[in-house]
Amino acid sequence: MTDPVTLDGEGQIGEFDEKRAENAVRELLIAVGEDPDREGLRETPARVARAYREIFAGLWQKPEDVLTTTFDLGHDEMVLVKDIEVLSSCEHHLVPFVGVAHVGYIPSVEGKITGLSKLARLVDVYARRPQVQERLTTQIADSLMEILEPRGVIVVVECEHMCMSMRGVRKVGAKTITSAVRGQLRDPATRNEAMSLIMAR
Ligand SMILES: Nc1nc2c(ncn2[C@@H]2O[C@H](COP(=O)(O)OP(=O)(O)OP(=O)(O)O)[C@@H](O)[C@H]2O)c(=O)[nH]1
Ligand SMILES: [Zn+2]
Repeated sequence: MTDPVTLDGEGQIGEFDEKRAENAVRELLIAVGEDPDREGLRETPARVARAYREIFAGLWQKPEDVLTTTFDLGHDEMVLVKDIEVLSSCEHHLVPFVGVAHVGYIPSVEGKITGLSKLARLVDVYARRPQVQERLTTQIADSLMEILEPRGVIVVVECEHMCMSMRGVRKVGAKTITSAVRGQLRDPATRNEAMSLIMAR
């Protein structure tokens, strides 16, 4: 297990306490009027605890753990990976929000680039935490800027929030789109080029 990650000055995250998570799920089942000792539910608290260890695994990862492979290819044009699956959890309701992320950057003058899969891994580092979509989007952009030192970054995230469909306002299909744009990608022409590539189906 790696060291706990500090999240935006919100403090140290403690070690994942599987027993505590298990007890909490058992309590929740009792609170909703279920019998956690009936046969079908007997293993559920332990299963849910293991599931949350996986769902929130990003709390134990840092972006530099995944943006490991960098090459100096001298490529100084835009690199864009579209439609990266996002499976995250709304920090307000602890239900999923799901969709896609599009991540693009213009490499540094030296042409420092990373492996394409690493961009998808980076999305997972931040998605696998209790999140809001805006923070997910800016964390991906800011960590790329910091580690690859590119000339520009664009991140667009499109998600459906289960807290808006399975409960509450109950609007199935509403999509939230967030973006974070840094450096040269803020220039209107470059930004438009990136956006037209992102929107093209
Ligand atoms: N900005 C933002 N809001 C989010 C995100 N995920 C969930 N929310 C919103 O967080 C808000 C929480 O509002 P509250 O009024 O405290 O909670 P609530 O009573 O459950 O709200 P309703 O969902 O309207 O029933 C809701 O409006 C959610 O839609 C997100 O990623 N970004
Ligand atoms: Zn929510």
